[in-house]
Amino acid sequence: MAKPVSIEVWNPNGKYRVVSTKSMPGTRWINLLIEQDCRLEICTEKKTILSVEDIIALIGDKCDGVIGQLTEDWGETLFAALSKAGGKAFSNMAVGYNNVDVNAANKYGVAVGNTPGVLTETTAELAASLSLAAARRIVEADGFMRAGLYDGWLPHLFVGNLLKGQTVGVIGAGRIGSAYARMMVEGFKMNLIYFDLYQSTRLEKFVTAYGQFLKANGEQPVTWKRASSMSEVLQEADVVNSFTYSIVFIISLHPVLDKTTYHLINKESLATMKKEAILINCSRGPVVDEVALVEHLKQNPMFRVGLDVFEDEPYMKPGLGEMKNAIVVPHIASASKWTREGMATLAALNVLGKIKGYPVWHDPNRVDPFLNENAPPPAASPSIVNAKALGLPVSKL
Ligand SMILES: NC(=O)C1=CN([C@@H]2O[C@H](COP(=O)(O)OP(=O)(O)OC[C@H]3O[C@@H](n4cnc5c(N)ncnc54)[C@H](O)[C@@H]3O)[C@@H](O)[C@H]2O)C=CC1
Ligand SMILES: O=C(O)C(=O)CO
Repeated sequence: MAKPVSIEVWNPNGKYRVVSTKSMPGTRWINLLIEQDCRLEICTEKKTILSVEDIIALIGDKCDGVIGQLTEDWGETLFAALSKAGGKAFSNMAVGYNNVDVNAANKYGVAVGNTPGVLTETTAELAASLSLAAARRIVEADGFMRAGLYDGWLPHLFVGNLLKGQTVGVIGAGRIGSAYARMMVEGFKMNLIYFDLYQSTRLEKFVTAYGQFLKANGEQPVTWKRASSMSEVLQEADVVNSFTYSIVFIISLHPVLDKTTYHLINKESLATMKKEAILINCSRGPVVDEVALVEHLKQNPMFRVGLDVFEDEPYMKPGLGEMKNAIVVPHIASASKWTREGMATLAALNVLGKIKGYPVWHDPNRVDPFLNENAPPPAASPSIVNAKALGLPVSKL
């Protein structure tokens, strides 16, 4: 028998039993569930990552839906347990769902939700923060200051790189990659090269229009290029810009994690990058071969990385934590109050929508109506990734 897991209960007499494996920010998500006759049980266990056994204990004998986290292994075992308990809905509180075996969910007829859109700008802003911190060596300089080593201004002290007029490379120009690209192009007047399986026409139009605006104002226009492969992006590092004395080349990773992007950045691809390049990863840790990265950082002290995600979270590969040319933060890219509360709302509404038999929202890229606190949300599940596979109806709104 599984060990019982501690919980907090809201609306004990609610008709539908919904479990959240973690407490989540805000109260709107709680209110939306209890107003719709749900009994909500929130896991209050102290440990950060729940095991499959813990979640099975939470699901129990009767459970209509679960809101879970990206740290959990949602595979065959959990979907079988949820289905046995009568559950028809699961939502990750995350846009990425590489921790979810969608085929297993399909097999048990369980709808799988995620939380797109609400975290796009917040995540892109963290990628931009890491880009600046790496280019200007902010973390190193902060450590130097706190260690009492600063004894006066010096011409060579923490000289970093100017971004203006340089090139930013984006791998995966979806929602977040495109938002990041726009920030770097508009904010710092960087040129753009991107690689994605699909053309990002909106992004291209944006950079073209901004380039025309700069030109009309007598400034150097920004440019864009769609690369035909990732290696074309990495090798663009060889382009020397005559405007500035230093060369910086930032590559930011924003693809989904799947078979095609696992270890996309590895020993071979790192070797093709410029020795002074900056690599940013706010996607998923396994997109980068972290062992190869540590070796590359050791061999190339001017190569810098900004990492929000790690291959074996919560751990770092040996040596990474000691590298001065690495900035590491604990998977906080979506951590703004508005975004985290919005993610909780979308996750709760994904589960509620399925329980109530609502259709699936027609456009997961436009979930704003669900986030308006002054109006009731639409009667739909905001984003169900396996809606098509399960043949779920789509909202006509
Ligand atoms: N660090 C963090 O806290 C966060 C991380 N993420 C990660 O970011 C990812 C992207 O999120 P969104 O932009 O909302 O998703 P999205 O689906 O809008 O964008 C992903 C893009 O990756 C592209 N892609 C897929 N395979 C590729 C390949 N082999 N090479 C190049 N591009 C490829 C897709 O065509 C798509 O345009 C999520 O799946 C998640 O893993 C998302 C939010 C926060
Ligand atoms: O949403 C995601 O995919 C995250 O990584 C956390 O925001």
